[in-house]
Amino acid sequence: MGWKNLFTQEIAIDLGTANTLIIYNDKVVVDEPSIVAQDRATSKVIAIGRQAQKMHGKTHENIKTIRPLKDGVIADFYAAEHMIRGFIKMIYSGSRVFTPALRMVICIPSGITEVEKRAVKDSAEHAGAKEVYLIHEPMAAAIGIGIDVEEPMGNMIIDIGGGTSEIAVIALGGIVCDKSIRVAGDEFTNDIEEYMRRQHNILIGERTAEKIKIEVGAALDQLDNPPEDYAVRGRDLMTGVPKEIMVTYSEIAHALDKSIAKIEEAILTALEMTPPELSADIYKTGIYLAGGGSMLRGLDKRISQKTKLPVHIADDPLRAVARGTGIALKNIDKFKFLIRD
Ligand SMILES: Nc1ncnc2c1ncn2[C@@H]1O[C@H](COP(=O)(O)OP(=O)(O)OP(=O)(O)O)[C@@H](O)[C@H]1O
Repeated sequence: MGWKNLFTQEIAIDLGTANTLIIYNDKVVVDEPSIVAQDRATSKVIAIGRQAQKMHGKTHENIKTIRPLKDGVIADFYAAEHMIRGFIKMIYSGSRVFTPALRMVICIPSGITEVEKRAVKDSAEHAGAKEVYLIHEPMAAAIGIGIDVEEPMGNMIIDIGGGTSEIAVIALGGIVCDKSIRVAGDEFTNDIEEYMRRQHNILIGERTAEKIKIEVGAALDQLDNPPEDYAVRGRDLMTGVPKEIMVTYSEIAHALDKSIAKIEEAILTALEMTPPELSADIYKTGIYLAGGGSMLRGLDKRISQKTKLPVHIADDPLRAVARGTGIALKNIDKFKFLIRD
């Protein structure tokens, strides 16, 4: 290990609305939900990540759980800073006497404003970063998928995360056109909560709704490999008593239909904005999907039916952006599209 490595360490952060991943020495060393538990009276952060998630929806009046990011951007600066600091500490887990200077690459949604960008940089700097580079999420996803982003070839990437769906056409190391909408996995979860309340008179929490989405969520009401019906437990709105009901994937497909239609609409808009030479490339290569939301059953097929284009889901879609951010970290000098200031 050289002196440079001893005093400066490089990490890549996929700071997401739902999950935060940190890559250090080419490995994912942190993969935790982006959530913080705070003492209401003292504002002290008492838990972060998985530990805080266990408390989510089950807290008493002295504790609150916060998701510091909303729609892909920092909504609570104090909580975000503590969360980043805590996750960075997990890398060293007490094995170091001093904290090294940190060089970080962090990904950001492509539709982010200057103020929102500043908030990410400031949080990282307060958490110990000396040098911060930002990369747009679809670019990171493309790199993580294994696409040569610097080639004179158009590729369409759709990153469906927790807070945002980012649709981008990438060529020659840049984003040629993009469309970012604040409809993604979290909105699907809300739709399910709302549907269960309206349709079945049952009140469920966010964690249960997310579980339903993962176990029986679907984008189409007819699937080739349908999941089994799922038992949902919650509170009966009429009687106030806990109850259990069975839900089918077709019902969930119905509940998610409107949100998925919004994503489809955004994809069509992005395709319309694409310059013709790049359209020709995309016709050949198809569309690449990444992000946890892309794991919804049948979503690739539904997008393919709508666009008449082949759709490919990234390997390990939840980690594609982090992988790409990690590769960007190793190419800081080469990748001109990283944002420095
Ligand atoms: N098997 C699955 N089926 C459907 N959705 C899933 C599945 N697994 C995870 N998700 C959803 O994926 C979303 C998280 O994805 P991801 O980690 O890519 O987002 P993020 O990077 O945190 O968010 P953003 O990019 O918007 O900031 C959550 O809404 C989660 O519920």
